[in-house]
Amino acid sequence: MKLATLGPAGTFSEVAAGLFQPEQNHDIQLLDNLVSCLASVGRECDAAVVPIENLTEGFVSPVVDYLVQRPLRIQAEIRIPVGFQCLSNSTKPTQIWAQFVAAGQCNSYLHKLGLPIIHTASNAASLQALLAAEEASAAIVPHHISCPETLQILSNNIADNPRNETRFVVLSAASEEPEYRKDEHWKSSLLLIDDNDHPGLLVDSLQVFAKQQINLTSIVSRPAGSQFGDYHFFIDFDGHRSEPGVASALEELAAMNNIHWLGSYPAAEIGKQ
Ligand SMILES: O=C(O)C(=O)C[C@]1(C(=O)O)C=C[C@@H](O)C=C1
Repeated sequence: MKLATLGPAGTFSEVAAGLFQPEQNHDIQLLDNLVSCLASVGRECDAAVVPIENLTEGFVSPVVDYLVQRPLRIQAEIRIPVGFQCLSNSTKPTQIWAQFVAAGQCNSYLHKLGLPIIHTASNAASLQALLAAEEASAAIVPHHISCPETLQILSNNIADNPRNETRFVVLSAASEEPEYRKDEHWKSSLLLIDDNDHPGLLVDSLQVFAKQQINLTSIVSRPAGSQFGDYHFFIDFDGHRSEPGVASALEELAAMNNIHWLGSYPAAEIGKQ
């Protein structure tokens, strides 16, 4: 299978992609940005492995927003620990490269450093920019990358949260879902599309889950972009769609709202698929 993920080599996304069905030796394609990874699904690639949520920074908005436009199917989730170091080509850098999500996970370090931040599309791109730099510069780089000889480590363990972790999803265009095994812990995800705003839209929908004793694991709103006050909701919950409580909840929800079904998949443990 051809798996698209965020490159260049060295990203956390590449680490996560390597943990998906490692015995099957998938062909991992490293692309320049998250939207290219998502857009390649069902075209040049069979699936994409993309970050969806970070323990401290929350949801990765370009991924959630893409799913509103094109509801791909979640086949699996992968959780990995995420740590950072600051590398530099000088003891007195004047600027720092940081990936846009990573910067939000190293806020207090960046604040103390007080340097102008140049955002990049990936952590490996930050390192590449530093390696090519002529001016005194620094970059936030994943902890698993060894410091190249021409650089020095300015600081280690710079993430705000020492237990920092990111959750990735494997997305495909296929409608099949992983085979249901009763004794596993399953999760499911859907998008509630706000195209019929009315009082009680959210509370009525949440009550459907409560009535069936379904535990929600996350709920995040994204602006619909039409007018202030219109939001889509990305909802994760425990359970598989073939379980009777989940099946009735989905039926009831679909009768009330426009739902994009995103799939049922085994809940991940950290560092394993
Ligand atoms: O740049 C990388 O290394 C990535 O894989 C992307 C990404 C993300 O966008 O969330 C993945 C994990 C970390 O949360 C920081 C960056």
